[in-house]
Amino acid sequence: MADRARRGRAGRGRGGGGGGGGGSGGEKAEEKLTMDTFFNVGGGHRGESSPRYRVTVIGSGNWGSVAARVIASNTLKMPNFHHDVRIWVYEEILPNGEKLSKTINEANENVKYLPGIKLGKNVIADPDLDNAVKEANMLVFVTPHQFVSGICKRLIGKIKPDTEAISLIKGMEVKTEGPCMISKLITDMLGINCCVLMGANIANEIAVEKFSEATIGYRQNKEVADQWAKLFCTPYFLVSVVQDVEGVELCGTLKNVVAIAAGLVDGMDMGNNTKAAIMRIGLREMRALSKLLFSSVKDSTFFESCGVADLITTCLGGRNRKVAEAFARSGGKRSFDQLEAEILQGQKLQGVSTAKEVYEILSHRGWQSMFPLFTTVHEICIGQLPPLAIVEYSEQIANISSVEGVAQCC
Ligand SMILES: NC(=O)c1ccc[n+]([C@@H]2O[C@H](COP(=O)([O-])OP(=O)(O)OC[C@H]3O[C@@H](n4cnc5c(N)ncnc54)[C@H](O)[C@@H]3O)[C@@H](O)[C@H]2O)c1
Ligand SMILES: O=P(O)(O)OC[C@H](O)CO
Repeated sequence: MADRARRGRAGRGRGGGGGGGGGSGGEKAEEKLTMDTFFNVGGGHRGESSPRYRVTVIGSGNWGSVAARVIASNTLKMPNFHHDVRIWVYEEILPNGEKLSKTINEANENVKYLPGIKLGKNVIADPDLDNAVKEANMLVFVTPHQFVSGICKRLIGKIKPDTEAISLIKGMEVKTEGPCMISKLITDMLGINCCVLMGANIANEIAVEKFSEATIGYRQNKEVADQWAKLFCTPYFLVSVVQDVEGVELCGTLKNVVAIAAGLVDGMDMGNNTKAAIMRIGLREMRALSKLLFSSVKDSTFFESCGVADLITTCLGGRNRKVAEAFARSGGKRSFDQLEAEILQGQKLQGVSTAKEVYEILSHRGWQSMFPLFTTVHEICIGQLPPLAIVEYSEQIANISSVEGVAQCC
């Protein structure tokens, strides 16, 4: 089961508690943070008086902006952290001719991706990626997944050697050798350890401090994961840690495909029972595929915030659901690209490209018939099947997704 970091209502406390486990003989990159860290009231690391840790958030979309706001509210209270949190901005010119980064710094608000919310005076927008990371030793990656590889290429040789990373990105890449989760891509390209944070986290709700939970997945070093949890935890945002980095990341990634299916059902006014059936079937396929890809994935992870809770919130209120609903209402005549641009105004969908990536994995391994929901979503997205296929195929989908079906594979 997950360990909940000591924070929030139940003892938002000091002391590097938690500890134990992990680490010995683990990956080199995971040895970097020690327990004399975040809540060290006495000051800096090993008796130093100046703060040791400096956080940069890479990505300033909807969730990136909220994540920076949450972190910045905490660095102000942590003596061994630099108060300022830099956020790398993919520069854009706003309709008034101003640069987005300049406006964020002047208004203390991301007027394009998170309008109406003050980020905190200690959030500093920086359009220069090299400059944004050069002093940082804690990097939070939170861009749409399709841009990560390009960003990492630009970061090679630019980051400090003792850097720790965490990815909030829901997505994966598919390489010739198979799927590559984003945290692995970051580790491989930059040689740094990377945890993940996923959960039922619709950014706009966390921005107004409505209660939410999240799950951090780590590979070996629990101390590092606990420290990340403390950096993110607030009374309205509770974070648990689990030793299942792939499980957590696959939950966050695959639920976006199920969200597309849920949106299609909404767009055809199929009702709540159908949507619940799609969510059940989707959860089963998420679990089955995750366990086929990584035998280490734990069943218990699917009961954390990153699992069933994220699936529910995404299928009720997410952007993937919303755009898929519009797609179905258009009878499949308008493309996802068109609808994404029109409805999301610059924000990005992850579900359509993830469905394609999942399809590539399934077709490469001959697994399509074992994952009819994932397969059907992709075929609808590319116009090969009509939106109605999501329910026309439901009998087949439900049968194969029963206990006797797909679950047999794991
Ligand atoms: N928004 C949410 O509620 C939410 C919640 C949890 C997780 N996530 C995940 O967080 C990740 C980031 O999503 P988001 O909501 O912060 O972003 P977003 O969809 O709101 O915004 C898109 C971002 O991409 C940037 N961008 C556009 N073109 C780019 C390019 N060529 N190179 C680099 N950046 C470019 C834009 O400037 C903008 O910052 C995604 O993986 C998403 O699934 C989002
Ligand atoms: O709006 P979506 O569909 O990208 O989902 C947002 C988050 O992932 C929900 O946790």
